[in-house]
Amino acid sequence: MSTLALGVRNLLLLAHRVDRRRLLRASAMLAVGFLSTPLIALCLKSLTTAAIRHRTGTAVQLGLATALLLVLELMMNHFAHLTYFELGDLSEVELQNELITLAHGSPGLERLDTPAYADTLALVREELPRTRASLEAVLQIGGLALQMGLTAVLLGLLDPWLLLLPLAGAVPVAAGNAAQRLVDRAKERCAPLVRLGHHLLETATVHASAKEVRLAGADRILIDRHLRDWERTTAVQWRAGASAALLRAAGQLTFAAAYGGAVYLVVRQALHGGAGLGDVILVITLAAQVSFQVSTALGLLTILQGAGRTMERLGELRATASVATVGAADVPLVLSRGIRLEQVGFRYPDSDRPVLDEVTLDIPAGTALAVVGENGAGKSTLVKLLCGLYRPTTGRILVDGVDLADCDPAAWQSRVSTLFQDFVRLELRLRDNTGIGDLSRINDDTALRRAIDAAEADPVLAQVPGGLDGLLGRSYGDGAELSGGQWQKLGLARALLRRRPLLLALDEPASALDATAEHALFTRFAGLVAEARAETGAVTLLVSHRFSTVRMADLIVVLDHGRIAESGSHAELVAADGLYAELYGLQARVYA
Ligand SMILES: Nc1ncnc2c1ncn2[C@@H]1O[C@H](COP(=O)(O)OP(=O)(O)OP(=O)(O)O)[C@@H](O)[C@H]1O
Repeated sequence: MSTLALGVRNLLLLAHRVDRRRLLRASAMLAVGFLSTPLIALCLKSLTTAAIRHRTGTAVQLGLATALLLVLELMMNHFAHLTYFELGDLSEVELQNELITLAHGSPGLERLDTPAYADTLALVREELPRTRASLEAVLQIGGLALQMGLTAVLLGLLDPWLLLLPLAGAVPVAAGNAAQRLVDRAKERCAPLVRLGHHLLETATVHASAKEVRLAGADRILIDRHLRDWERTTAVQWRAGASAALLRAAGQLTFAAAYGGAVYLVVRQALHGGAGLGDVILVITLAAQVSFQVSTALGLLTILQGAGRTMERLGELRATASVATVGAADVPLVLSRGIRLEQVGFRYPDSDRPVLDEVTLDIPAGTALAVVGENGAGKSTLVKLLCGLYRPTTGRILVDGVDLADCDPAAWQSRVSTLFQDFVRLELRLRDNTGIGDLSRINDDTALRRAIDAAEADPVLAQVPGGLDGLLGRSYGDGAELSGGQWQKLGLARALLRRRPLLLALDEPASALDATAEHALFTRFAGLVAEARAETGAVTLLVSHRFSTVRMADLIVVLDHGRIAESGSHAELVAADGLYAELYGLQARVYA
């Protein structure tokens, strides 16, 4: 199926699914409006003939009919617009929901890290706001097809040669399609640079990053880089645009020649007595309408070609989502043996550099594990693998002897509580921000308050006007602005809301906290570890650069370039006098 046909078909199916009645009503109104236009030409022909023959009564009736048709032509389009306006918005929301589902349609995050997938996703996201205009174009093109059909019949009845006029209209349409393909291909080639441009613009203008940019005086660098990238994308798109404009102009010139020929033909017939003045009026009016129809069709087809590309891209996203297979092994209710990593290796998609390499580690049930290592050593990646967000490239992760790859990732993830280093700042109600940690408890005020207390975030709750139902952040509304540490405490509350986790993973949970808050957090943390251990034999994993905290763990793992350099208790590692002892000694000396 061609791109264009795919766009039309999918948009119609979507609108039909969203609101069949509105679709039918809008289509009927548009059909009446569009068919009125060639009928006006027919009335004008008869009106001219009646006037020449001095048939006043008939001429008046035809004048009234022409006026009525003119009203229908103008009003029907207007009323149809009111009807399909909402239909377009509903269709857009439906596609947005599907896009969100697709982005989360695979068990892991690998697809989101694949550049080609990320590009397609970004393009569809950018194009979705055009759904309403695309649906409007589908309905208009349907009405236009009826109009062009009636115009062709009227012209053909007058002289079959005049049928060449609508046919000539197909030339600019074909040229327009080819031109649009050129533009689309250029756009796809530029997609990564355009995304970079948006990122640079956001970095320079968004409140969170603007202050660093200002202080560093980096705005000039960002502007230069932005300009350079835009110049490169503009050059590619300008070349494609110029070729497309030439193609379109060639098509339109062909039609202009056919238009001149049609008028010449009927005027010549009139001069030789083969046609009346009414016929000349009919052809001139219809030929002008054909010209308008063709240019309208060109505009609409351009929109539909774009909509077709969006549907193709959506199809690509759907295709990758459907290949994911989900394991059927049960996730244990409680941990009795623990978690074992066997020769685990990992590379991010489209990267040939291993981030983790031959990591073998036994984490007995109930262990408080700390992972330390230099920046980029692979600590956060290890957390993400343990959360089932990525599958190991080699080796396996066993939970009480069950391979995580054989389990449904969603089932495992429902037993995992995590605070990521780059935790989300959800600018909704405080209830939502914390409640997404365990959606079944989003309206359980007691559970929410308990998690907030456990994360030492009760002062934040007290500060937010409206409490649990108060809005956070200023990006979309007049919510409470929180400090970095306050956001982090709420992130921790989110992680602590989940009941009976088997894995509680905290990646740098105190990076934004002050010393008092950090101390309070880790005093609580020891209690949490004991609680989780007693309840489910859960493993608690802490990633931290602060050795004063790390030393409390039962088992400490030192990662170095994706490999385990050392592991053991604090006392064992200090006694071993290796990398851990060196890093610990460095920090201890600084504090001393
Ligand atoms: N989504 C990704 N795609 C490709 N490479 C990635 C991705 N995330 C991380 N990496 C790479 O993996 C390596 C390990 O990153 P990771 O975040 O696991 O390190 P880390 O030990 O947690 O570092 P830090 O202490 O700075 O938080 C880094 O070199 C990083 O560039």
